[in-house]
Amino acid sequence: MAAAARTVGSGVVLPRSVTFVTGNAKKLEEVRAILGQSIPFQSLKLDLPELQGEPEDISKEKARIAAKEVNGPVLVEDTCLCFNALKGLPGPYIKWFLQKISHEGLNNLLMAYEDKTAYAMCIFSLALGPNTEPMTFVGKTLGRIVPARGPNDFGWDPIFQPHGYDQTYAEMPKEEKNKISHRGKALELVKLHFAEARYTFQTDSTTQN
Ligand SMILES: O=c1[nH]c(=O)c2ncn([C@@H]3O[C@H](COP(=O)(O)OP(=O)(O)OP(=O)(O)O)[C@@H](O)[C@H]3O)c2[nH]1
Ligand SMILES: [Mg+2]
Repeated sequence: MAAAARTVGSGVVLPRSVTFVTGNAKKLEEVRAILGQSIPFQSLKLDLPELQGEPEDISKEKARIAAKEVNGPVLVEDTCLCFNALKGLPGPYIKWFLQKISHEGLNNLLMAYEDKTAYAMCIFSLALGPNTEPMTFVGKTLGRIVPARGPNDFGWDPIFQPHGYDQTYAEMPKEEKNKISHRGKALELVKLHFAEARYTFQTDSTTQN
């Protein structure tokens, strides 16, 4: 079945609601909490292949692949943790650094530098269909890298302390993190876009979010 976005009058009609594609259950949990009922979406658990390169290109390419898989409108995101002393690395490769050297190793990477500042960045990409160029929405939160504190249930949350806070992301109540997080900020822009674009959906499929 064709899955192209089309324009009717002044609005864009999408063949169905947007599918948020991720292999990461914790991301999905936060996206659900932040979006609430503001944007109708369903989710699909898929570990998409990822390019090497600049964060925005990685995120956009994930969206292109996801839109082909789903054959419809998709939302994906790619998350980076960037150390200023390392000129933005590990950046999009944080997943592999975390898996291999964990929290202590990430702290040790900065041992030779006085500058422990870092930023968390989320780039959402929205592709309206398999043949549409993705749009991107970027959220950044500044902070610094500290020895791990707090529950260890999501990635590098225990070693990231946002500027202006005494707590790491992991120590904060979830709602507090979502209010100031890289993901929360990027999703505010996604929400704004949906509010302005006023998409309508051809089939009002039941949302699974
Ligand atoms: O402490 C954290 N707080 C966060 O807010 C957060 N967001 C993402 N991550 C982790 O950073 C890497 C990103 O890689 P990533 O964007 O490729 O994600 P992923 O491969 O897990 O999922 P996806 O690509 O299927 O969506 C992965 O290790 C994620 O677990 C976070 N860790
Ligand atoms: Mg990934």
